[in-house]
Amino acid sequence: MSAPATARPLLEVSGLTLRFGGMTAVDAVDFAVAPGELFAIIGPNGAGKTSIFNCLSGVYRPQQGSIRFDGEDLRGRRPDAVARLGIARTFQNIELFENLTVLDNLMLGRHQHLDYGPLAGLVYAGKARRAELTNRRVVEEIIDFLEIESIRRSLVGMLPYGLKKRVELGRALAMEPRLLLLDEPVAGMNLEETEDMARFILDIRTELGVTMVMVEHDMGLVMDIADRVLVLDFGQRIALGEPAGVQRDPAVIEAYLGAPP
Ligand SMILES: Nc1ncnc2c1ncn2[C@@H]1O[C@H](COP(=O)(O)OP(=O)(O)OP(=O)(O)O)[C@@H](O)[C@H]1O
Repeated sequence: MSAPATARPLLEVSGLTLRFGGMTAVDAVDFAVAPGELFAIIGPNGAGKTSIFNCLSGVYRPQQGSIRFDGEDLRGRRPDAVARLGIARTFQNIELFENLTVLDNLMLGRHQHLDYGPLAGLVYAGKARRAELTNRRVVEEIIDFLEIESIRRSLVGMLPYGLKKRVELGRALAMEPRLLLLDEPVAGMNLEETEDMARFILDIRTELGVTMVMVEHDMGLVMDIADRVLVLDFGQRIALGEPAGVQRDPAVIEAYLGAPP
């Protein structure tokens, strides 16, 4: 189900350009994501997908263009400031604390919500305690939602890959984001793990109402679950639309299969 076209976009990217020396990784790219939408970015290797994610999350500073999130300009904001605005992300290579439990990793995901420092926490013990209880409640809801009760006390380093990816998703959800950036959420997963992850992504949208932008190479997954797809090639937008139309687009076919002989 597509989000209504009339809704004001939650994310608006226009003329986004990122260069590394003389190489243009992202070339004047425009797109907008509506509230509640599940938006995918695809393209061959080196097309600029991760570079766009890094611009959105404040890791890279684009030379040109604008990124607006709920009307706020994201340019020049550092990753922690972007996160505080309500944008969470998962990574291609899982970034969790392997020597901590699942529960502790999720609690660390709540740190964006702490509104007191460690010293203030001593002085305002009541406030700190209330915040801790809220954090705990949110984390318990996420554990329940992602069906990971049985591993809550397990060390992340001991978990199979598919479950680690699920815990990483949980860590991002612990921030209660308004926008979730998923960087290759099913990379390296087997079929069963991919199906589980697809179900959780769809549930995040319908049950939690979180808007998502997903970079993914698994074309079957993208075509199955995305509302709209942006296709990049050599940093440029070559198509944007609903999965069925994008799949038939000659420019997209050519980008993936190479120019016809
Ligand atoms: N830090 C960097 N320094 C120099 N060039 C970079 C840097 N990061 C990315 N690039 C280049 O920018 C282009 C786009 O890379 P990017 O990683 O965004 O592509 P991608 O679509 O995510 O690729 P993949 O599917 O392989 O992850 C590539 O040519 C890449 O080599």
